[in-house]
Amino acid sequence: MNISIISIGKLKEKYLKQGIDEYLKRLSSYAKVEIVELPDEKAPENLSDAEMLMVKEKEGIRILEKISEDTHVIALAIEGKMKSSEELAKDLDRLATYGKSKIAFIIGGSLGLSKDVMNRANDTLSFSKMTFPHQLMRLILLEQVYRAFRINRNEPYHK
Ligand SMILES: C[S@@+](CC[C@H](N)C(=O)[O-])C[C@H]1O[C@@H](n2cnc3c(N)ncnc32)[C@H](O)[C@@H]1O
Repeated sequence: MNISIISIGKLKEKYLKQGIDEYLKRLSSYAKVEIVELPDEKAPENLSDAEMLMVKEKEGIRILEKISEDTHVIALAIEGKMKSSEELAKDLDRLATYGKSKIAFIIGGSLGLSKDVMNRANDTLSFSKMTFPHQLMRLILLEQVYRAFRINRNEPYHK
């Protein structure tokens, strides 16, 4: 399985980078996982609604350019679907069974994801009603993808 984590904005925090590298290493036994980091648009506090929309649209174009037609897209969004770890594991297992070998998880920038990206998504995923910074979201997502593979292989993992 080829998994892309497409993310707007740079990963700056060293402690998160270390955690992400650790999960990428652990995941390498189960899947080919790549991080696609895309530049964000400047989004100062005082943007109008139209300007905010423009920021999301510009970032959205960058995201969509990185997704091939045969990719199953899962958009991370606060208002997306909440799932248990076992449900996410089942989703990944089902996708593999149906020959969907390319999966992209999308993490938005500070203003979230554009309508076009949400429309392209085959599924959505919410990690709660709380807002997480995009850098931390990467680490949490990788841990859950790793957990999903462990669950699917009946391998032990921390409950
Ligand atoms: C700082 S958040 C953006 C917050 C923005 N105000 C919004 O409502 O989307 C950056 C990105 O992290 C991801 N994210 C943050 N919290 C999340 C959550 N609880 N569930 C799923 N994704 C989340 C989303 O992809 C979001 O676009």
